Parts: sequence; C-alpha cells; structure tokens
Amino acid sequence: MSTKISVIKIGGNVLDNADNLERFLTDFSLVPGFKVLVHGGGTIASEIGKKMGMEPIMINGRRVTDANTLHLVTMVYGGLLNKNLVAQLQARKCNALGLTGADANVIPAHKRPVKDIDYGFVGDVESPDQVNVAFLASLAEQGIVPVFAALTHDGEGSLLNTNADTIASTLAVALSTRFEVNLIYCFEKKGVLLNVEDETSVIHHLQPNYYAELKDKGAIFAGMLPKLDNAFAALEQGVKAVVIGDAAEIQDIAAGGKAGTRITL
Ligand SMILES: Nc1ncnc2c1ncn2[C@@H]1O[C@H](COP(=O)(O)OP(=O)(O)O)[C@@H](O)[C@H]1O
Ligand SMILES: CC(=O)N[C@@H](CCC(=O)OP(=O)(O)O)C(=O)O
Repeated sequence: MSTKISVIKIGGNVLDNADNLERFLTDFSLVPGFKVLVHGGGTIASEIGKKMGMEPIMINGRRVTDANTLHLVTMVYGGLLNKNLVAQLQARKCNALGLTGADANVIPAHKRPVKDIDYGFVGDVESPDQVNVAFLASLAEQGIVPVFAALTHDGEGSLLNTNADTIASTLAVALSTRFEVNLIYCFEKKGVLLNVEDETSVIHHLQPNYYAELKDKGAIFAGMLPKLDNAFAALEQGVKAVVIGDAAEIQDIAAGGKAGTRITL
C-alpha cells in the first residue's frame, strides 16, 4: 500500500481570524504523516488593496488581476501570509517551507486566455502531470512541510494569481501518482450546509447528483461551487478522499472522523 499524504487547504476567512488561525496551525502541526498546506487569502488581499485605493473585481469567483493587483497579491500571498504561516508553524516545531508554484517549478501554468472576459494575470495550471512531484516527495521524505501560496508562474518570468482551491486539487491529483492522497478543504463553516445559515445542517455525504440538485435550488452557491467542482475533479483523477469541513475540526477530519462533508463520486 502506498504512503499516505494529506493536502490541506485553508481559505481567507480562517487566515483573517487570529484565534482561529492559531488553533488551526496547532492542530495542523499535529496531523500525523506527510502533509502539504495550501493557503488562499482573498479576503485579506481585498482589505489591503482597498486601503491602497484598489477596489477588488471578482468575476465567477476569480479576481481580475491587472499589473497592480498582481503586485498586491504577490506581496500578500507570497510574502505576508506565506512567510507568517511558515514562522508560526516553525514555532510549533513543524518544519515548514514556504513556496509559490514558481519555486522548483512545482506548478507550471499559463495566463488564462481571453475569451469573453480578460482576467489579466490569472493562471490556469498545466495538467497535474507537469507538477514537480519528485521535489515534493523529496521534501516529504525529509520531514519538510511545503506551504503553498496561491501563485503559479508562466515559465516566461511572470507570476500568475491562481485560485487556491485549484492549486490544492492540482497538487492532490499530481501526488496521487505516488501517494494515497486525502484532500481536505478547511473553511469557517462545519461543512457543506443544506442551509448556509444553519451550522447544524451539515451534509455528511455529497455525490454529484445531489450536488446538481442543491445547485439548482440555490442551496449551494458562490465560492462553494468552484470548491466542489475541484473536489469532484480531484476524485475523478485518482485522489483517494476529499472532505470539506471546519478548520477547527481538522484533527477529526484528518483522522477520518465524522466531521465535515465527505465528497464521493
Ligand atoms: N451550501 C453551502 N454550505 C456552506 N457554504 C456555502 C454554501 N453555499 C455557499 N457557501 C459559501 O461558500 C463559502 C466558501 O467558499 P469561499 O468563500 O471560496 O471559501 P474559501 O475562501 O475558504 O475558499 C462560504 O463562506 C459560504 O458563504
Ligand atoms: C485568481 C484568483 O481568484 N485567485 C485568488 C487566490 C486567493 C484565494 O484563492 O483565496 P481564498 O482561498 O481565500 O478564496 C484571489 O486572488 O482571490
């Protein structure tokens, strides 16, 4: 049986709350075995941008990224958030290494082609078989925990802003060629909810048919749509298990407990 690895993603609403983040990082550092952390930070980039006079423009859950916005997200994701996460994990004796997709050419991407919308410097990742899995495996063997910011590169010198959920699913799929991968999306709610206002309405198992039904009813919307699309795509491409759940319950989720929403095909 192949070695297990957990790919764990945290979003901006967890990063933005100091208490929740501290708790998450303590729990994350205790998750046994090989692991990779992927972080977003969209809400923080928007807040900092606004202070600098930049209004965020989001279309279909993706940030329109002009040259100034690319500078902003490089500073916020690749600098402020990534390096603080690494320092906070080091304080917990978790030997983290902060990376973007450009480092060691781990995640090659290309600028999203302009169709109806010009997203600017937004990256679509190349296929998962282009991911530098050998490098990630060597880090895992050394007990080093990669921490990825939501940035990729085009191979021609430009960084590209890339949705963190997509980075997590791409890494998870790529690592599935060598490991048994659990992909865990952590956010600020208990899981995918039947009623987004009711934290007790967690859907414990979600399959494609039920997803389609809930999407039609409008019970699943906004950022949850690309997250679920990424989750199903990851399972179709060899990822062993995908769970969407509360960052506060990462230990239970990582141990295969009942918390969160288990996504199945
Ligand atoms: N059925 C649902 N259950 C839970 N959250 C949902 C649901 N439908 C929509 N959402 C929204 O999806 C959001 C999570 O997606 P997103 O904002 O992209 O999170 P993150 O930044 O953590 O990736 C939640 O904060 C919630 O507002
Ligand atoms: C292209 C694009 O939209 N990139 C995202 C990357 C950050 C992200 O995904 O952050 P969360 O996981 O916290 O939402 C953005 O700039 O908002």
